[in-house]
Amino acid sequence: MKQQILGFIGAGNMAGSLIGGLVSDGFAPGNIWVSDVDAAKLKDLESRFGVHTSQDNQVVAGQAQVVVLAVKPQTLQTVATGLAATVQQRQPLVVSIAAGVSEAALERWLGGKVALVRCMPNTPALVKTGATALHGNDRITEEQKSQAEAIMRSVGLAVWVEREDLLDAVTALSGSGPAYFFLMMEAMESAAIALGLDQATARLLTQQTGLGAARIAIESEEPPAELRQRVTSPGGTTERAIQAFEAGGLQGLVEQAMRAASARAAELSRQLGG
Ligand SMILES: NC(=O)C1=CN([C@@H]2O[C@H](COP(=O)(O)OP(=O)(O)OC[C@H]3O[C@@H](n4cnc5c(N)ncnc54)[C@H](O)[C@@H]3O)[C@@H](O)[C@H]2O)C=CC1
Ligand SMILES: O=C(O)[C@@H]1CCC=N1
Repeated sequence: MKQQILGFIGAGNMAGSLIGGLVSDGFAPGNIWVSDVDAAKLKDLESRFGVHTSQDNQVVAGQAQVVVLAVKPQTLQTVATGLAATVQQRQPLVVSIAAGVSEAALERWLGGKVALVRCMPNTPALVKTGATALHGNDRITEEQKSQAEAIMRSVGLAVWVEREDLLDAVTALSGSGPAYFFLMMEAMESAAIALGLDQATARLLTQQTGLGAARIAIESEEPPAELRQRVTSPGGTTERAIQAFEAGGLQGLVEQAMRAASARAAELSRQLGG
């Protein structure tokens, strides 16, 4: 993998995070090529990581063994159809990180048979704590599977799902999930201010509590329900708060929200080419 040429089409936030992760994992920047229509984005990645750049997508796709499609979903059809001839001729592994664009649409746009991995990453990839789910079509080899996984693992956790449609559930969970935690943090911070704390203190304590809870959950063998019980002294303060959450139907509300997100992911896939 480390000897191969890796090409990124699109030099935005996610591409920058993935390249940063790969370079800090020891992937040679000289083996990374990036294209974008925006020269400033390319200059930035060139100066931060020492990668090669071009404003021509063909230059990148024309030499990479692995091509990562990192443009916005709405731009992907134009970009992919523009690369079809090169991809059909060279048959690289194509990795798409675009939300809501199906493997069928990608294959169609790329002119037919292609080894393809579709991923759903999330924004914590920016700080190397991303969570990505991957799904590959039946044309990928074991080596290509490892290559795609290594790219996504360079910025966090990477797991495979067995069916492509499960990426809609993943989108509702880890793709959109950071926003749910931020919403909870917003609500906790506001409530703390209402209880008399100043904003800076409320924010700091909220942030550290989120970090601490996430670390315990990751490092412990116990399920979240058990960890919650440990905070909840009988007849104490947490119990009262949990009773209020339950009375407000928090669990049902979370399920409703995630079903809505998953349905929207499926709808977007249909709108973006089926
Ligand atoms: N940001 C997020 O939370 C997540 C993003 N993704 C996916 O990652 C992909 C990239 O997202 P971001 O990096 O956030 O977007 P971004 O907007 O930062 O980057 C996209 C880049 O594509 C470039 N571009 C536009 N047209 C182009 C063309 N014809 N040829 C080459 N480059 C072109 C733009 O100049 C821009 O630099 C999207 O498909 C998105 O669905 C997936 C999960 C989470
Ligand atoms: O909100 C969205 O549609 C995208 C997909 C997952 C995170 N952001």
